[in-house]
Amino acid sequence: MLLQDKVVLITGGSQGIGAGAALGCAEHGAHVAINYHGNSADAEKVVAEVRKKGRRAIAVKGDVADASTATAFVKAAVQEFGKVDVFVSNAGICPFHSFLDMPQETLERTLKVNLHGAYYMTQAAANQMKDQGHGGSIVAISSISALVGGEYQTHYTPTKAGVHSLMQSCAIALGRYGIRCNSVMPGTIATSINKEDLAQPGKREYMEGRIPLGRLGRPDDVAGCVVFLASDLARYVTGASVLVDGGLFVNLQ
Ligand SMILES: NC(=O)C1=CN([C@@H]2O[C@H](COP(=O)(O)OP(=O)(O)OC[C@H]3O[C@@H](n4cnc5c(N)ncnc54)[C@H](OP(=O)(O)O)[C@@H]3O)[C@@H](O)[C@H]2O)C=CC1
Ligand SMILES: C[C@H](O)[C@@H]1OC(=O)[C@H](O)[C@@H]1O
Repeated sequence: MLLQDKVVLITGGSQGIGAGAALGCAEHGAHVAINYHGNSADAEKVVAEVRKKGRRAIAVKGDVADASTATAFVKAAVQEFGKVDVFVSNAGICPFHSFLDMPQETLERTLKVNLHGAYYMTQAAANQMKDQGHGGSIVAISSISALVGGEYQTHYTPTKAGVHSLMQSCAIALGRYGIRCNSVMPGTIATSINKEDLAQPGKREYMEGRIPLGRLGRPDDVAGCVVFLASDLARYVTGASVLVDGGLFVNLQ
């Protein structure tokens, strides 16, 4: 048990990587608060699964693009559990679109959810950890896309580079409080964010062929790394990033 009785907050915890992280943390003994945007049914399923593991859980609805969601989420978690030990900034969107005709509203919404949302949430969680006075761990779900481009992701990849950079700067700003900040960079993980993209003829097979481990990732592949960075095993790790991509990044030819 790497997170026994720790309180873990996760944005975008109703499905995909966030849900995987919630279950992974619960399996290691944590109580979990998840934020989600609109999918109450799936959020409640995650809460039920965590409770089945004998851990406590709550789900709090809110749009991370709105700064007030961050303080409300942290407040709700503290009311329920009394503290925040770990914060996982995960909520994100990737509406695939070509560059030359990118709608302004798609660009702005992606920046607001992925980058502003991560900023507000990290700030709210960090203030709570600082006030508690016993440190903490912040893990942001960045992406392999922080390091490489995507033709239909020109609005998205800068947000993932931004989230990675946010963790590096926060590692410096928060180190004096014993708060560690790291990012996880998943490769292609099969979730609803890329269901349509991977359904294009040949796309899934092409991606699988590029991955040395021979398969797309699953949310629980990412959860293991989140648990490690959240835990005391990573007590001297801050400002770091870990690729969880089956080897995709290093596979040039
Ligand atoms: N899948 C992949 O290949 C990769 C994903 N990532 C990153 O992982 C993160 C999670 O993605 P993934 O699990 O794949 O995506 P999913 O679409 O499966 O899940 C997205 C989650 O984010 C929530 N969410 C979306 N918008 C908001 C918002 N405005 N406010 C609050 N919550 C929101 C959703 O809530 P609801 O269900 O209520 O809509 C859902 O819980 C993202 O940051 C993504 O960039 C990084 C690398 C690879
Ligand atoms: C949504 C994409 O399939 C996924 O998102 C990322 O961040 C990865 O780089 C993949 O492109």
